[in-house]
Amino acid sequence: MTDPISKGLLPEGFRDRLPPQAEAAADLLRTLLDQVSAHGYERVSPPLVEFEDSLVTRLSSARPQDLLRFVDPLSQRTLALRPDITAQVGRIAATRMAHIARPLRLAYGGPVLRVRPAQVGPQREAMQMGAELIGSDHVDAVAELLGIALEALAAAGLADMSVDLTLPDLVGTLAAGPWPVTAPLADVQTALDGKDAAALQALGAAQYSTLIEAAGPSDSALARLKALNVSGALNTRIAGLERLVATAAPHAAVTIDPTERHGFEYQTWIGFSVFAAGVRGEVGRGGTYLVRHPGGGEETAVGFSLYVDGLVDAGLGASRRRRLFVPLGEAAHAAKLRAEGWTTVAALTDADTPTRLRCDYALANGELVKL
Ligand SMILES: N[C@@H](Cc1c[nH]c[nH+]1)C(=O)O
Repeated sequence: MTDPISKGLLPEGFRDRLPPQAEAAADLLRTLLDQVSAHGYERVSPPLVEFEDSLVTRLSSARPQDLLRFVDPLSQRTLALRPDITAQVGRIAATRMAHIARPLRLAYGGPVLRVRPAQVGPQREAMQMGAELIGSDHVDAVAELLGIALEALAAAGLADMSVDLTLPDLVGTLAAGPWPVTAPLADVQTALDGKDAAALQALGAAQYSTLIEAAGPSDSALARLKALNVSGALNTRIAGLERLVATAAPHAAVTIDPTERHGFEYQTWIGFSVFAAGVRGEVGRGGTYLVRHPGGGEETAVGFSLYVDGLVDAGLGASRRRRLFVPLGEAAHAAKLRAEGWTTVAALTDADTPTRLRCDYALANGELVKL
C-alpha cells in the first residue's frame, strides 16, 4: 500500500489546512471582509468555475495555458477554474449589475487556482479576498482602496508593512509622447524588466534607463521622476504618486518602482503591491484597470486583492480559543458558557479526559476550573 492515493498524498501544489491554521485562515478572511464591508463594499460570490473564454477575455489576467481547464461533460464547452476573482467581479459589474449607479463597490473572498505556482511559493490554490470599485480610476478612488487595504491588514494584526507603487502603462505613455522609440515596445519593456541599461542603449531607447535609476524609496524616486521633466507628460502621474505616498506612509514604508510590471498584467495607470516582514511573497496587490462591457465599451475601475495564506503561514489569525472540557453529566451548564463565548468540548465516555481532548479549562460541578 505505497501508492500515492492510499497514502493520502495530494497533487503537487495543493495542501490541507489542519487545526489551528484552518481556523486562522477563516478568522483572517472574516476580519478582512468585515473591514471592507464597513466601507460600503458589498459582497459578491462568483462561482469557482466559468467558461474559459470569459475568464481570459474580460481582463488579460491569465493566458489560457495558465488556467486549470477541463471539458464539461454536460455542455462540451471548455471550463476553467478561476485564477483571479477580479475578472469575475468585472463581469458581474458589466452585465448583471450594469444598471446599478456608479461607483459600484464590491467585495469578495474565496479560493483561486493557477496551473503554475506563482513566482514565490509552490501552492497552486490560494485564498484571495479583495475589494473593487467600478466606475472610477481617479486618484481619490485609488487612495480609498489603498487606505482600506492597509487598514484591513493592520486590523488583521499585520505589522512592518511596505508598499511598492508602480506605473504599469508608463512606458507606453512615454513612447506615445515625449520619448518615441523605433524598436518594438515589448523589447523596451523586457529590457526594463531586466533593469538592463545596455539593452536599452542597443534598442535606441537610452533615455528609458533613467527610469531604472528612479526606482527606490519614495522621496528619492519622486525627486528623480520630477527631474525627468518630460514636457508635462508625467505631471498627473507624479501628483498621483505623491498623493498615494501620503496615503500609505502612516501604515507602511513606501517605495516606487515606476516600470515594474510583474503581476500587473491588466492594471493601467497605477499599481501597488504590499509586502510585510515575515510574510513570504506579496501580501496583496491592486491598481486601476478597465472593465469591458458586452457592447464593446470600457469602464474604469480600481481594486485590490489580498492573499490570506501568507498571513496564516506567518502565524496571524491563530488566536487560540480556550477549550473547556465538559464532563459526562454536566452538559446542561455548557450551553450558557457557549453563549458567553466559550468553546466547549463534551466527554462522550469515561475515557475522555481534558488532556485527550486538548482542553485548558474544565467544568466541575458547574464551576470553571483552569487546568
Ligand atoms: N486581482 C489582482 C489585483 C487587483 C485587484 N483589482 C485590481 N487589481 C491580483 O490579484 O493580482
